Amino acid sequence: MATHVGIPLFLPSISKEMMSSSKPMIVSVSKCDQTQVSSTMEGQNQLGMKPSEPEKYFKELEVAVRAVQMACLLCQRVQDSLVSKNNGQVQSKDDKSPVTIADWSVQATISWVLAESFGSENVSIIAEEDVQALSKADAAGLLDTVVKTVNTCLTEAPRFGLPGPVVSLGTSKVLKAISRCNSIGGPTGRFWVLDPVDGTLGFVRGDQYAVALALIEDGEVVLGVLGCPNYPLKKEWLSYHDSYHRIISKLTPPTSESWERGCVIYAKRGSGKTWMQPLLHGDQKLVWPNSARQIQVSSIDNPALATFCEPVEKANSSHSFTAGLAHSVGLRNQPLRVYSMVKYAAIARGHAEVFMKFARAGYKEKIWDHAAGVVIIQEAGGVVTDAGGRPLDFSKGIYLEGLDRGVIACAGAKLHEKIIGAVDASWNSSSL
Ligand SMILES: Nc1ncnc2c1ncn2[C@@H]1O[C@H](COP(=O)(O)OS(=O)(=O)O)[C@@H](OP(=O)(O)O)[C@H]1O
Ligand SMILES: [Mg+2]
Ligand SMILES: [Mg+2]
Ligand SMILES: [Mg+2]
Repeated sequence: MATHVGIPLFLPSISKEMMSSSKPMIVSVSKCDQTQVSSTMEGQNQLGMKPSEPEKYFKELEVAVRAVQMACLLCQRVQDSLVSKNNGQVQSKDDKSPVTIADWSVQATISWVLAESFGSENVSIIAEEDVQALSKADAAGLLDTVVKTVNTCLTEAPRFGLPGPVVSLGTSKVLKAISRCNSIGGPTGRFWVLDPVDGTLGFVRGDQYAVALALIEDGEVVLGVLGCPNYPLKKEWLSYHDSYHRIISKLTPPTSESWERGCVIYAKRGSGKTWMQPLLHGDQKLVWPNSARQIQVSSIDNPALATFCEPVEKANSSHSFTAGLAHSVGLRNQPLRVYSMVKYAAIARGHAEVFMKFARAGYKEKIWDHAAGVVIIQEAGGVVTDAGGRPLDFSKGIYLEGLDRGVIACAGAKLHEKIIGAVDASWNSSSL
């Protein structure tokens, strides 16, 4: 496993000129920096590409990683205030699922940063939230809080090497940034996919959640960035629920280093590498060089030693069906139930070996719940398919159309084959 400390990959700040260019950005580094790049990284940079190669998606990945880093900070502040002050800023959507000021604020912030960085005419985004609830007559207070949260976050843009607004964004700009994320996706062209807060239930419960951003081109996920602000220092802590916040503050010594909590994981399709960065803490500045290290899936292929993860909520995935599968393939460990795409992160980091999700019949999985996680696991050496063994299809709009029964992600092909076989053997007798 490689550890990259002090590798100059991204510019300390990106000029607007560079950002608005549609050509790949050629990064110039100092002579000293170049020496470091080649000696420390064996001729490859942090994106898994040779420094001299024209790096496709380099600029997109740089902006995406910075934006997700910044969004994680926004989320941490809102979660702290939700959990400690219990100030009731949780709304319920039509499908009864929760939504908070963090969901809208992250969507507005990332949408604004992408538009500012690449030019709004060049940016298509599919994202989970819309402005319906915020536009209601009785939602003025809520909208006001979202606008304030977005502006507080964007004030810190320079810290993350991102462009910030010259003057604070007004209400209409914030609403516009949210509502412009209305791309319909499809098989051709390029669009971003954003789940501003994945695992909102975990978020409001003070537990795990993720900020997930992916880039899709011609139906394929080409970049994935996953911010996991509560990813714990020790993998065992992933299984703590019930006031995770309280527990982590007791367990984490105040002197811990920056890897103590939270990470941003990212990968570029075809690079064969997945990377993890620490989150910024305190007043730290995201200045490259920064420390990022390569992560890989676990090498465990014996089901008896493997751990499988699945959604916390029974309503989101059948716990009884996965318990039967686990039994039949010989998975002996207790399931690791974790909110959000942190499950994908756990597989990519080698902290669990299997992820299974079998939603109730009729539920259609949305692309934003999977896109970033899929490429991150694949590039870390893992396998992700539907239960029929086919790749997830991101080319059919906002849903994973044609998904066969469920999603199965594994650290390796051997475990994957066993689970696919077990699904076939037990599906007909299941009530799904
Ligand atoms: N009924 C049902 N069935 C299946 N999936 C559903 C269902 N309802 C919601 N969702 C989507 O699940 C996302 C959260 O998935 P998780 O794996 O984190 O589930 S859980 O919260 O741990 O139970 C969650 O993402 P967020 O809305 O971003 O939190 C939803 O998109
Ligand atoms: Mg989600
Ligand atoms: Mg969400
Ligand atoms: Mg939601």
